[in-house]
Amino acid sequence: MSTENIRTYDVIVIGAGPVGENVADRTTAAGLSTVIVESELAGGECSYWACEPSKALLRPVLLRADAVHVPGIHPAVKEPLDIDAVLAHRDRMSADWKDDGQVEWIKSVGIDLLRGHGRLAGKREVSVETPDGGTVRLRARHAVAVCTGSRAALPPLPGIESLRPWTSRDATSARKPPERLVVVGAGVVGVEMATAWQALGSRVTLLAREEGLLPRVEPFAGELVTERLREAGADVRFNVSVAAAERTQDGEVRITLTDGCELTADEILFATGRAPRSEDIGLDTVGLIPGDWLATDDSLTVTAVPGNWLYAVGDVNHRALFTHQGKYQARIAGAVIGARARGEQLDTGRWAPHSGTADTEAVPGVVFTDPEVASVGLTVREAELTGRAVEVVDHEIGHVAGALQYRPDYRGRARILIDRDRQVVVGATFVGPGVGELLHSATIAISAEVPVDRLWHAVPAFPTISEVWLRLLETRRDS
Ligand SMILES: Cc1cc2nc3c(=O)[nH]c(=O)nc-3n(C[C@H](O)[C@H](O)[C@H](O)COP(=O)(O)OP(=O)(O)OC[C@H]3O[C@@H](n4cnc5c(N)ncnc54)[C@H](O)[C@@H]3O)c2cc1C
Ligand SMILES: NC(=O)c1ccc[n+]([C@@H]2O[C@H](COP(=O)([O-])OP(=O)(O)OC[C@H]3O[C@@H](n4cnc5c(N)ncnc54)[C@H](O)[C@@H]3O)[C@@H](O)[C@H]2O)c1
Repeated sequence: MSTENIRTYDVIVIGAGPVGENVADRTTAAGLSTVIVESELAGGECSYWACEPSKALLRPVLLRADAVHVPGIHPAVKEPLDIDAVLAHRDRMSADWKDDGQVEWIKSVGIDLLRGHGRLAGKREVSVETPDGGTVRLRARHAVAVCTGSRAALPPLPGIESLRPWTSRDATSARKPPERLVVVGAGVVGVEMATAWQALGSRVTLLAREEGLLPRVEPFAGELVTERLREAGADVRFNVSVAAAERTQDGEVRITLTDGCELTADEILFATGRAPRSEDIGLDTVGLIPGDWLATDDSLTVTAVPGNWLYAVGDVNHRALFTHQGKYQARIAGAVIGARARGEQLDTGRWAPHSGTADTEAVPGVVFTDPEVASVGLTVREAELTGRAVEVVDHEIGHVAGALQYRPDYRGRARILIDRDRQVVVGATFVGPGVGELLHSATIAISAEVPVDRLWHAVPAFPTISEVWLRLLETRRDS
């Protein structure tokens, strides 16, 4: 690389999703000049094709599901959803797919934004292909952070491109509900989008290749979500996938399932997981394999590349594919880059400022379905797989006074896992209406390693759903 036309910064961030923006914010706050490179919209997947639009579609659906069961409100909400109004709300929550607000914020905190496709070009160097066809060369004094996120992964089905399938981008940005929608994959994307579009008027068939929905959480959660999806009219099928599919000349999708059944649909959504956006970012120039997830240590440093200058933060490192967890990593990576630039020793102990301990111990997640599923830390299956000795305590949330106030027909369940040796909570799962807002109590209990006996002094207000914490302690005491 020639030394001409090279712009030098302390830090280069590739990808202005929620994670890249937060890395850049923290390095700028640490006094390091920072440039962020973005090839599409500043704000990333989360703002335009993931969290924001999906939650905007789901909020009216979940509110209505509760409201129809609260006496006195039913007559006001018994009409179907106003689909145009829901979609207009979704559009506003996605900033109409314009990133002016994000760009304004980036500038306001002193970060330089460079539009274009970034590629590593050897040690601490990045080459950016700009929209006008030019090339800008960047050099970093201290660090390059790869924050390029992930994209939908499609299964290796012959002819899948000619199907013109929906991915999560189409499912979150569609202009109208398809009459018949087949959803393949029963992870969070599949189940949330099946919930949204079924409520918005589509006839949804949801195909799970596992024996239940949401295979990463406790099975009882997926069972309740299945029940509600079926009550809402969705056709939920287990142990099945797509064997073959084609889009006919009249635009329909004809699908043959692995169990031999045939389906016809207007659209087919593949919600079959994520792949890293790393195939064309110059990984080969630093000795890495294009298309791989970028493994890091707990300081978010890519250890396979010597010199402690390359970081991978957010979805692209595959540690925990959530916006909040990527932003947590971003705060840590920013602190690590700042400390190294100042020549300071890192503090990488468990739960220390330069260690993403929560990525392995306490990743919270809320699935915004009817009912919601909220979980953090271990499930029973994960405890078994990792050989952790745990005590499992369950309680029906519907027996709690606050839940009945919330909704008289409340059904839900809570489970906590207590580490037998350390006597601290190491996992919690709640399923039921409104449990998303309950989750942070569990996240604090796990990350602060609160001794379980101390939880008796954390008194939940009456009558709130949080009283389930007290019921869990009583169940444990009396069993
Ligand atoms: C349908 C759906 C719903 C979701 N809902 C939630 C939710 O409710 N809550 C939650 O916590 N998580 C949710 N997620 C996950 C969440 O979207 C991701 O974890 C999050 O977006 C990851 O942020 P990121 O910054 O790492 O990557 P991204 O958001 O993917 O951003 C990466 C950015 O990098 C840019 N980029 C990529 N390559 C280059 C390059 N070579 N040069 C320049 N720029 C580049 C991209 O254009 C993009 O702007 C959802 C995901 C999906 C698919
Ligand atoms: N509310 C939230 O926080 C939220 C919402 C959506 C997504 N996310 C994040 O996005 C990530 C990606 O979600 P996702 O649902 O796309 O992926 P996932 O990995 O969670 O689930 C993918 C599902 O597709 C199935 N699958 C894969 N290939 C298949 C095939 N050929 N046929 C049938 N089924 C197949 C898998 O068995 C799995 O059940 C999640 O890890 C989650 O962290 C979070």
